[in-house]
Amino acid sequence: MPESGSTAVPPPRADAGFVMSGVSVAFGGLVALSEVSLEVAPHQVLGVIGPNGAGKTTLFNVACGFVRPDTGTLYWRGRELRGLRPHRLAALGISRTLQGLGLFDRMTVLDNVMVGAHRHARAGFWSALLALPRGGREERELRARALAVLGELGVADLAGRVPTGLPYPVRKRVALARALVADPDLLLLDEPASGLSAEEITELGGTIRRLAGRMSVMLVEHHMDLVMSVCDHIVVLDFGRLIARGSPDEVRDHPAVLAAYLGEDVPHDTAEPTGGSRC
Ligand SMILES: Nc1ncnc2c1ncn2[C@@H]1O[C@H](COP(=O)(O)OP(=O)(O)OP(=O)(O)O)[C@@H](O)[C@H]1O
Repeated sequence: MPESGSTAVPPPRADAGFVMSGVSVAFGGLVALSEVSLEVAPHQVLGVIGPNGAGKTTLFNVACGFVRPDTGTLYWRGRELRGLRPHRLAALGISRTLQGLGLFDRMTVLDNVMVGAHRHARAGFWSALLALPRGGREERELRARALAVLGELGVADLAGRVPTGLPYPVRKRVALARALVADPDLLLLDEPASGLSAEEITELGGTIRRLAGRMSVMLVEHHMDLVMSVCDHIVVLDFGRLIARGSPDEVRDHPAVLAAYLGEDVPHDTAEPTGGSRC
């Protein structure tokens, strides 16, 4: 059911997914997040939406360990995540994609993806990163897995190319492949639809739903049609507060959500061939 307000939740069960409880962040005097609590349940796609400046990116950065909350607790599978740092995510079975894709321009697409696999193969990570001589079964398995993920996303034929010069939507797929090759249990996606055409967004929606069969997904996204079509559950932020949560249908018609969005212009991005509504 939709509900307003946000209160800390008790420590979750061991079979829970990713939980943020009572998270607050202030930048100087500006409160970016205020007592926000949410859960990404196993195999659930959780959408995080809200008008510009609502706190979505800050929330994402807390989940990734880029921003340390002033108050609040993160849990993963019932265990508290203390002092989460981005480099610890992979070992925890958590992967993320960022708006700035962070691909290495001088490495091939395949090597970029292999770098993401260090949860499984630390040696592979370093050899890929440092371009050291390769060999061995582990390296071959890693390469095969990277190619398989690239294939799943329809870009295996570009494995030998470098990202520079590839179209942005293709580079986004490579960045997603890099997040997936570690076989995460939780995938954090920051605006995956930005810069994609309507057709590509539809395809992305299918990919996200397919991924939910084997992992949980937290989707921070502006693109309303995508959020409404792929999310099992949605939380809505406004001025750093969680103002509503529920199914897509519940959230769509929630008065507080309507008020939050009607309070600002809805930008229609004419520079990009995006389909549907943005917010
Ligand atoms: N590093 C920072 N220093 C100071 N203020 C910040 C910082 N990061 C975010 N803010 C402020 O915190 C608030 C929340 O910002 P945030 O980027 O999390 O919102 P958002 O929902 O992602 O917005 P948008 O949809 O426009 O990207 C905003 O008022 C923003 O200006």
